[in-house]
This record gives sequence, C-alpha cells and structure tokens, in this order.
Amino acid sequence: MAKDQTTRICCIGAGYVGTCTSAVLAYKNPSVRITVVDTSEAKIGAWRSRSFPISEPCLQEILKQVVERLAFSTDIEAAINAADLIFICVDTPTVTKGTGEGFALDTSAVVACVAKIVEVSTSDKIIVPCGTADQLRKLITQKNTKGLNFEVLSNPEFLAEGTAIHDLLHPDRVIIGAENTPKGSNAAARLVSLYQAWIPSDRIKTTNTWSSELGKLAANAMLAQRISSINSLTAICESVGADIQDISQIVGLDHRIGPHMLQASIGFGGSCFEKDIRCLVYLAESLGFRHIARYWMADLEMNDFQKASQTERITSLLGPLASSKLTIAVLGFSFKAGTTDVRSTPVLTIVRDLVGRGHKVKIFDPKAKKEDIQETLCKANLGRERAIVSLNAMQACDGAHVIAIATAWDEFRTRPGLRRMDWKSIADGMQQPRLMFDGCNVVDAKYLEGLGMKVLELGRKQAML
Ligand SMILES: NC(=O)c1ccc[n+]([C@@H]2O[C@H](COP(=O)([O-])OP(=O)(O)OC[C@H]3O[C@@H](n4cnc5c(N)ncnc54)[C@H](O)[C@@H]3O)[C@@H](O)[C@H]2O)c1
Ligand SMILES: O=c1ccn([C@@H]2O[C@H](COP(=O)(O)OP(=O)(O)O[C@H]3O[C@H](CO)[C@@H](O)[C@H](O)[C@H]3O)[C@@H](O)[C@H]2O)c(=O)[nH]1
Repeated sequence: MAKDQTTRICCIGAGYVGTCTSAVLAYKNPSVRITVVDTSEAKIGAWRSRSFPISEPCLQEILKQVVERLAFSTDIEAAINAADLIFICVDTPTVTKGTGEGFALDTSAVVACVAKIVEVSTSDKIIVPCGTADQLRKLITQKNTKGLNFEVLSNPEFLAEGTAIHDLLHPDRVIIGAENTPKGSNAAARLVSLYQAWIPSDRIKTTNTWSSELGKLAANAMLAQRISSINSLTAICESVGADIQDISQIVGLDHRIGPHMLQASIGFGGSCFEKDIRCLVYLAESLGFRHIARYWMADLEMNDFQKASQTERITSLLGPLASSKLTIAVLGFSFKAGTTDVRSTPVLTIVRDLVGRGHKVKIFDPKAKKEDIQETLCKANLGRERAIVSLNAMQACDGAHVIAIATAWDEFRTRPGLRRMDWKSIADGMQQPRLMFDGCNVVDAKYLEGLGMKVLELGRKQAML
C-alpha cells in the first residue's frame, strides 16, 4: 500500500466486468484510486466522453460519484506501475484453433497482461486475473528476473449483465482464492479488506485458488443445467398438454429447489454459460474423466437442441405454407432482456435457421444497437437481403406472416397495464396466417387471438393451423 494509505488499483479491461467492478470498488472505498485501462482507444474514449459503451442500471450514477477517484486511460504501463493491486478483466473466449479447440479457455489476453505487468513493474504487485492463476504463476516465475514479489489471487466475478451494479453491491458471496503461504494470505487479506467496506464478512470466503476457480465454473454450469432441465420439458409439455410455466412453479416451490433460473426459453445464451461449461468439459477430459465430461456436455447438447427445435416447431405448424418464402419478424435480439449485449445470443440460431429455409427475416430489438446486430449477422454470413434490421417493431412486423418473440423485453408484453405496443395495428399489418410464436411467454394469447392472430407458445400445446 502506498505511504498515504491510498490503495492504488489498475484494472486492465474496460468492459462489463472491469468497469462495473471498478466503479463499485471506488464507490465503496473512498481510499482507493482506480485507473481502468484498455487497449481499445475507442472504448476508453467512449467512457471518457460519457457515451457509455455498455448500458447497466445505476452505473452512470455511480461513475459520476467517483469521478475524482476513477480514471480511464490507454496508458497501460503507467497505470500498472502506479498500482499496488492489479485486476485483469480482459476477455477470455473459448479457444477457436489448436489444442483445446472449442472447449479450453483462451487466456492469451490474460497472459499478455501478466507478461506486461512483469515487464514494466518496478515494485511488488498483487494480481487478480480472470484465467487460471496456476498457469499465470508459472509464467511469472519464468519471466520475473527483477526479484519482485507478484502474488496471484483468484477472485471470480458472479455479476449478471443487466443487474451488474446490484449484484456487485449485494453479492451472495465474494470468493478469494490464494496460495496457502504467508504472502498469499497477506495478499488475500488486502483484497478482503476492500470488500469488507460493504460486504458482511460471512459472505466473503477465502479458499485455495483451485476451489475458487472451479467454484465459479460449477456455479455457472449448475445454473445453466437448471435452464436446460426446464427447457427439456417444453417439448413434452407441448405434446401432452401440460403448461411449462406451471411446471416451473411446481418445481420451484420446493424450497430445496427454489424458483430461480427456471424460466423456459429458446435456449440460454450470453458470453459465460456455454464458455464455462466447455471449460469444465475440457478440464474433466484432460484429467481423464470422460464420463464427467460427457455429463456436462449433455447440458450444451440440450441447449443446442432447444435453440434448433424452435424453428422446426414454427415451420411444422405452418404445414405446406412453410415451403413458400415467408416474411418473419423476429422481436428481440439481445441474449436476454435487460442487456444490449448480443454476444452469443440464442436468437441468432432462429434467424439463421429461418433464413436457411428461404424466409426473409426482419429483426427488431428495442435496446441493442443496430450496428451490433448487423455485425453479428454479418459474422454469421447472413446477408442484408435476407436478414434485415428494422428501426421499430411496426416496421419489422409490417407484412409479416409470422412474428417470433425471442427476447423477453417488457416492450413485447401485451397484458393491460404492461402493453406498450399497438398490437391492433401490428395484427392488421400482418399477412395470413398471422402466426405469433412467443418464445418467451410474454404475451396474452387470448388478447392477440382476439386481434386475429394465431398464437404458438413455448411449452404449451397448440392445435394445427
Ligand atoms: N460479462 C459478464 O457478465 C461476466 C461476468 C463474470 C465474469 N466475466 C468474465 O470477466 C472477463 C471479462 O469479461 P467482460 O464481459 O467484461 O469482457 P468485455 O469483452 O466486455 O471486456 C474486455 C475488455 O478487455 C480489453 N482487452 C483485451 N485484451 C487486452 C489487453 N491485452 N490489454 C488491455 N485491454 C485488453 C478489450 O478491449 C475489452 O474492452 C471474462 O473472463 C469473462 O468471462 C464476465
Ligand atoms: O430462468 C432463466 C434464466 C436465464 N435464462 C437465460 O440464460 C442466459 C444467461 O442469463 P443470466 O444468467 O441472467 O445472464 P449472464 O449475464 O450470462 O450471467 C451469468 O453468467 C455470468 C458470467 O459468468 C455470471 O457471473 C452470472 O452469475 C450468471 O448468471 C440468458 O440467455 C437468459 O435468457 C433462461 O433461459 N432462463
């Protein structure tokens, strides 16, 4: 710690986790000074000019309050050198080529950060990476020729997008993994003291690094598993005439199970669940536990099945009409409601499958940026003539044979008091058979049927058209 008792923190990575975590740490600890750095000048420029690259409730307000103590910069070396504690919050996608392809975590950005830290540091540092701490310790041992002390801690983040600030302010737990050495314990104690500024001690757990890292993977894998479990029941409900929402409630009312993460969906998305399960599968495989790897892999296979089966259900219901070129409006593109993030969105599977069957798709999302949607479509080779991004729901639905609600945005709800869109005009502007596929169970089927639509709901039986 610096002589003036100020803790100087450098956070590498100005994305969701880096910025939100830094904002809350600064907000709750008046004695810290944080510099958030990134290689992306555009991103740092956006944060500085207050045209925020991400949208999270309350983030803007908190950043305003810590403006004196939290800076954004592209001068990574200077920020590293000035810091006692360095958080690495860069992206760690799944490896796309070579060893571990499709499964292992690509830690190259984390490794680059650690190499930079070791290269430019002139004093001891505590490093909190997002990646395997073990691998980084080995790297530091190889590169540390100056005899400095680098302690590597594991501090997995459990925030969910859309509720990031709330999750950081009221976490279920904070996990800090450290080496079981006096220096490791001291470093962990330093980080604990920062969190103790607002989190009760019984919610801060210190453990060894492997428990911390595996605990994070396990939490995500089990959350995803609950979603796959409920999703696996949607097709059964549709066949036998049960109601998936009732099933979620019946299951969730058991206090041993609880109600969370049991909302049936078109499949889970986002940048974490699939990546972390793949990482767990890779870990199990590399330890020789093939049955365990297969067990977790089944979760992803179920998710892929759920994503792919929605288009099949819509088109099978259309009968012979399905072979004509239809116009289909897809409402919602972000990977879940409450975030503008379109990374790994499950909606892409539906769009890709519909376009693949020759239909024209018009997409509207009330919050996601048009450029981000277009970039995602472009990366998936979905040309603009087949998948168009519309400026509003009315434009997307105009002339559509089918509307598919794919993200549970409040904008799409139809119940009185919650209704924001002019559903009568939307229904009037559609072409027969005026089919509404509600992949999020947000509409009132009776209301839309009263407007002349036929409604197909996820996890509910539907008669043929
Ligand atoms: N997004 C979430 O909800 C969430 C939640 C918990 C944990 N995580 C984990 O946290 C980490 C960060 O995730 P995120 O969603 O904030 O990522 P992000 O993509 O939003 O941000 C990562 C940032 O790191 C920057 N970067 C990459 N390499 C760099 C380098 N060498 N030097 C400086 N900057 C560099 C990128 O430019 C980018 O701005 C990942 O490991 C992720 O798995 C994410
Ligand atoms: O009942 C549910 C809940 C979620 N989902 C879907 O699951 C995905 C992930 O949702 P959520 O967990 O809310 O979002 P993330 O921001 O991806 O957060 C997860 O991933 C983060 C990154 O690791 C963790 O920190 C969080 O704890 C963990 O919830 C989304 O596609 C949701 O639509 C469902 O289908 N049904």
